[in-house]
Amino acid sequence: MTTPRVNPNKRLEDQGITGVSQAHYNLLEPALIEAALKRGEGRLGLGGAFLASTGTHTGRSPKDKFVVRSADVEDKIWWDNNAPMSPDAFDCLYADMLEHVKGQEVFVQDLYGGADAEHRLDVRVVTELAWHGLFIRHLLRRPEAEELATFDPEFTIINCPSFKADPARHGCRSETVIALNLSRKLILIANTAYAGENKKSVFTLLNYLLPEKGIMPMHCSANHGLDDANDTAVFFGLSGTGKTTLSADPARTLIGDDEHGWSETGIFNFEGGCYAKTINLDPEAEPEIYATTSRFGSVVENMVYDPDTLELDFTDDSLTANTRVAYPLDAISNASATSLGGVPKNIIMLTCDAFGVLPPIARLTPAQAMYHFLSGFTSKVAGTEQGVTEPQPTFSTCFGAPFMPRRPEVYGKLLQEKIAKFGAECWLVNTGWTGGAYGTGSRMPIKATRALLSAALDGSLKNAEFRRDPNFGFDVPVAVPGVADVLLDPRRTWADPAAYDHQAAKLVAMFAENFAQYVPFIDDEIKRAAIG
Ligand SMILES: Nc1ncnc2c1ncn2[C@@H]1O[C@H](COP(=O)(O)OP(=O)(O)O)[C@@H](O)[C@H]1O
Ligand SMILES: C=C(OP(=O)(O)O)C(=O)O
Ligand SMILES: [Mn+2]
Repeated sequence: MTTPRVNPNKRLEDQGITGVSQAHYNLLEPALIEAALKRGEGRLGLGGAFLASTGTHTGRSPKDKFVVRSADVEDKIWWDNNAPMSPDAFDCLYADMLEHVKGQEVFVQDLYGGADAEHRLDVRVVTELAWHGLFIRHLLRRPEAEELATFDPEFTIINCPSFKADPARHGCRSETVIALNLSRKLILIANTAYAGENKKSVFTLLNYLLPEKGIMPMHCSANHGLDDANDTAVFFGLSGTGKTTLSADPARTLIGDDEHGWSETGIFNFEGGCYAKTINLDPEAEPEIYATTSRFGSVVENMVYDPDTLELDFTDDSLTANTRVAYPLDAISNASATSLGGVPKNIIMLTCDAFGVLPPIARLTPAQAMYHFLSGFTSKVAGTEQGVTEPQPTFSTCFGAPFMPRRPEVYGKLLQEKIAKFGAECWLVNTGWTGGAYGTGSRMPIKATRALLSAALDGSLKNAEFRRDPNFGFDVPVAVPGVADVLLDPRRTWADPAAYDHQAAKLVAMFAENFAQYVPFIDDEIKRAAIG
């Protein structure tokens, strides 16, 4: 006899979700693909990848994300950054969504977030789309088959792209809604089929839950030295800064590309898969990510393809610049089997500076690292958020403000304590523009960024000669093997150095203006590291 693939006491009706025509519990990849094809959700691509398009929503909808303002979370949430929803409005939304799924087929995946068994969070993801079930099966982590019979989800996510919310009735902003109810342990997602909402809502949840356990949740990718899990590096960065690209380094073991926790013993991936951008993906520079786009079960999202040959067009951004592929970590040959790493030896803070002002790498003191972590300066790139069509400068605290339910100081203090205790080296890496701002200059060559990172991670960069940057106060190497010297000094890459100085002064003023909000919460050392 085979063991049941769902806990017989935790069927949907036990959770109050009744009347669906069929609930498919924990289908495996082939069955999810079969179902998705039968339902006309997309096409089977080359190599057995699933090709999906999401219609209007091809990126996250941060403005439509809400946290339910109930008494028990009132003091814990950073309300300036998280739009509140009343418990009554949420209850109404929940009731209406449950009514909506009556008579429908739904797909249920029981999964968890957190590779560290001690800190894992069991979640049930109920989706209207079979391919969303496939996506989240890749992105989260899978319990052993025999664990399913006793699986007891702590949180439940219900995702219905065909449900349209009503702002008047549901207290939201548009027909699209992502509502987190931390007291009822429910997340509701409606009127968007962008798959990234599923994974980023679990991330938001972990960002809420883990600080109380002394764990630092991080919007970062991570890798470690081949055969050396103690040589761990983490790469913080908002969307588009290079977390996924730069962590996939053939010379290192990949731990994960987006979300990790830092406990007393080391770091752990929250996820079990990756979600890579495919726009202009270069098969020579990124052979492994490229190969996943024609791999059985991969989810290819919003890529344009030839309807006859199914050949993918990597250059076509007509649906969105945010074209993606989702795959499990084991699709990458040098991925870690455990998704664990030691405490970080190097902390890289990635920024994509579209002003072309910041140097491609700078060494940060712990106080400067805190300053940049709280500031979170970068440019949003086209596509990952609805409505962003060209680089847009932003200060996204903790390099992930849209996913941070608590106040920045909470994460800042955790990181500060961990850096002080374990003594990581910190670096700021600009993967954005060089030779001028966006429009004039060009994006930093990936080769140069990789060479700089290799030098930082193998320790050789420590021996380089450094100059103190007059605008930002951090130390910048003067020469690094494999990188043209001129690149290391952005002022020299601009045709007009005076224009550089002008833009740098403007950026310094932006940093200072933004940082004022954190001054009441920080110690003197960080105040001294402040810019401007
Ligand atoms: N110097 C660079 N470093 C990293 N990525 C770069 C660089 N130049 C261009 N890119 C491009 O920028 C994008 C970075 O995206 P990605 O790695 O998915 O970031 P994230 O995972 O942080 O969202 C990729 O499309 C990559 O090809
Ligand atoms: C999935 C996302 O993450 P990233 O772009 O950081 O890879 C996203 O922001 O929608
Ligand atoms: Mn990524």
